[in-house]
Amino acid sequence: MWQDLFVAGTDTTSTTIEWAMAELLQNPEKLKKTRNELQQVIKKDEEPKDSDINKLPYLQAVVKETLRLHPTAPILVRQSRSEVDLCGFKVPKDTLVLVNVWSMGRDSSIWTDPNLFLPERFLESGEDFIGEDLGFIPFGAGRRMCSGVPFAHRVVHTMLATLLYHFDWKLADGGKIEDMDMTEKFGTTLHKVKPLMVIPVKE
Ligand code: HEM
Repeated sequence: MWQDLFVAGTDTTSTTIEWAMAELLQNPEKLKKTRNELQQVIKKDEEPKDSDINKLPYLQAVVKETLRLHPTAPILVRQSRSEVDLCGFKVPKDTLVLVNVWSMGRDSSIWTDPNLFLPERFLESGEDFIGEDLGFIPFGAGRRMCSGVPFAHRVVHTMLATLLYHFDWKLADGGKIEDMDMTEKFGTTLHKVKPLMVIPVKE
């Protein structure tokens, strides 16, 4: 069981942090907004703590927007236990059903400007990833939904807050942000084809 938790919890969490950093670097005004919020909420000489997360709505919106565009588990797998009628389609018993969470996140019938990184959309809608808003299920939904959500929530937000509160960031190869390669590699986990290589800049 510990091995299962380790496998399910490490790659997903680190990949989400990597995508969030990549999106913020590509969108400098969103990065600035996230850092400003952190600087207002976190007291000088203190480290971001999980009890601060509730006071950081913009950071929470950044994480949601990252998971919408780059859900680390892009495809969910289910098997029908009986024959069902799904939106007019007959699904026979024992059919393997693949739920494409990635394409749901980019569906223009659900999201305005689906390919843009706009954390603000979540400030307005208040949508959450707890499996109730079925257009946005990066942690799955139903009884097999991710059981690590509370832990993932703490780790992703506090890690990002720590990285962004203390430092500004620049690309390690000195390249231009506009030329950053954001290509996704599909697999059990949705990785960046080119891992993000960045250098912290202390202000
Ligand atoms: C950002 C981080 C994470 C994401 C995006 C994520 C996403 C997911 C998804 C999509 C599923 C499948 C849900 C379904 O089929 O409906 C899942 C399952 C699972 N996750 Fe996570 N996860 C994350 C972090 C974690 C962490 C930190 C842990 C544990 C410490 C964890 C433990 C599990 C376990 C045990 C399952 C299997 C649940 C079951 O089959 O009943 N996950 N996760």
